[in-house]
Amino acid sequence: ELYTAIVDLKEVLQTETVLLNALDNYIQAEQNKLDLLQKYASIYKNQHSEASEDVETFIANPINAYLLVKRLTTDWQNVESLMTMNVGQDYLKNISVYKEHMKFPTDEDLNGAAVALTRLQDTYKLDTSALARGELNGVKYSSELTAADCFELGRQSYNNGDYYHTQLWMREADSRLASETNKTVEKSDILEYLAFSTYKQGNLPLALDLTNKLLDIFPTHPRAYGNKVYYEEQIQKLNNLKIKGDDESSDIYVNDEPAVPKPETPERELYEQLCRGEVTTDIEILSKLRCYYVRNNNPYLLLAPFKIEEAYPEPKIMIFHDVMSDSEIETIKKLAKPRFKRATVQNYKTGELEVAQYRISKSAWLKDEEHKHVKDVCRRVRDMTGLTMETAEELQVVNYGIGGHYEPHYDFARREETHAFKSLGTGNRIATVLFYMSDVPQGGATVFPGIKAAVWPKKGTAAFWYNLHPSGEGDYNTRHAACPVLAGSKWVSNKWIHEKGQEFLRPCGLTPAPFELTA
Ligand SMILES: O=C(O)CCC(=O)C(=O)O
Ligand SMILES: [Fe+2]
Repeated sequence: ELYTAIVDLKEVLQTETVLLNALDNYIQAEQNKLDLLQKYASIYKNQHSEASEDVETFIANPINAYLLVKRLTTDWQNVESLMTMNVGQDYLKNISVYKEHMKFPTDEDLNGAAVALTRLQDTYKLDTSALARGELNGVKYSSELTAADCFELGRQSYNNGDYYHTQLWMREADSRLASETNKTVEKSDILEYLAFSTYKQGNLPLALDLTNKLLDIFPTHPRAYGNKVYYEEQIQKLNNLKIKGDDESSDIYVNDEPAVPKPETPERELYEQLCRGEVTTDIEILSKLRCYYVRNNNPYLLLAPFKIEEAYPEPKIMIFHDVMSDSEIETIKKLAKPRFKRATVQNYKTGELEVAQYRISKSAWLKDEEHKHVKDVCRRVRDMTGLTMETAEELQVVNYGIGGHYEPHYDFARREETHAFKSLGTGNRIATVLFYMSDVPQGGATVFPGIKAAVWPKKGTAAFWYNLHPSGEGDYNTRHAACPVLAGSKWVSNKWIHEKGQEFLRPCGLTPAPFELTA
């Protein structure tokens, strides 16, 4: 699962460096072999043409006769053994050793990376052609995709039963193919996938049309004719559908757009709009928010008070600026990297931890004792919140990979989730402190669909909110999500603060929390 974190992908790049080196060495060895053969060939040719000039005289000479026989016996054996020498074998052996010891992506990674791309495409409404040109929201980041690259994305979507994206990418593959001088994929392959996914999307006439086009360019195609007959029968059955006109000029884009996938829930819609920055907090609410300094009667904060920005009033979401230094961030990343595991979620019913498509990232947990910096961060959270850290969870460090995200969720356990945090014996997650340890060039916001709030990552800042009402009830407006990362690598770490021990620190009822008293 290398695609789930950017740090792992860095290692994959190193793997590639090694492989490319091995490939270079192999090519060199193969080249040397061919050079040697070339040399033999030219020597033999010289001798041969000399002989051919005057065959009689040449053969009559016993030395020449001997040399001729020698050329075709021992010399030729050398040539043959050189020809049969498998130069690649040793290199292949080396490569398989590298594969064992180095990070090497699997087919699952390829699929995960492809799914991530289609997720980005949907969430950020990215244009397929722009994406194929290597552009993300108008910014060109990478090289262009070939027709074969697009085809592969379509094929991955197809294997996942995602016929909507199959269509989008196969169409893109086809349009790219048209302008390629060195064709990277067969048009018939594109047409076959396109036709079948179109059929799966419920557009029989277009599926038939595409299959006919396929038969035009490949009349003996092993499956096309059978499919054609099948589509025709189905159309006959539906009876009321008519085969689309034979618009020759339109190539395979016969007017119809791919049927858009299932309707989104209102929350999903709002979540994506917030991620895209299309929706922001209501202006009346925004106008009441403040920025201020907090010293909290804490002598340490006299010199460097907390710089606080309110992001939402109720539930109060606060942003603390400059609360994690670059060197703390470096330490935390370094400690976490070797321990990264695919982030898990708690199964609603069983309480078991498991991986899920809706949470894609890698994470690790750090204990205070491991490094002064971890402890310092924990103390700072105490100073920021006025809450005790005695019952807080360890520091969780997270890195999001390509399209990495965490769909809308609560950090607290709902009443029915009886398993959650039971073993900890510290009560529910009363509050969350989320540190942003990197800037994110595009995407990656933390959004709260219920209240239309968004916090954009900024290195060194932290977001804070209470997950529970003072009564201990969960605050359902704290439902939040990590938007997919569109460009860059997103690092966060968070401290989940628990209920136990906070009884006198966060007074119940309407009394404000300690940091607000001294604001
Ligand atoms: O990464 C983010 O922006 C939010 C992460 C989050 O909500 C979580 O880990 O519970
Ligand atoms: Fe969360």
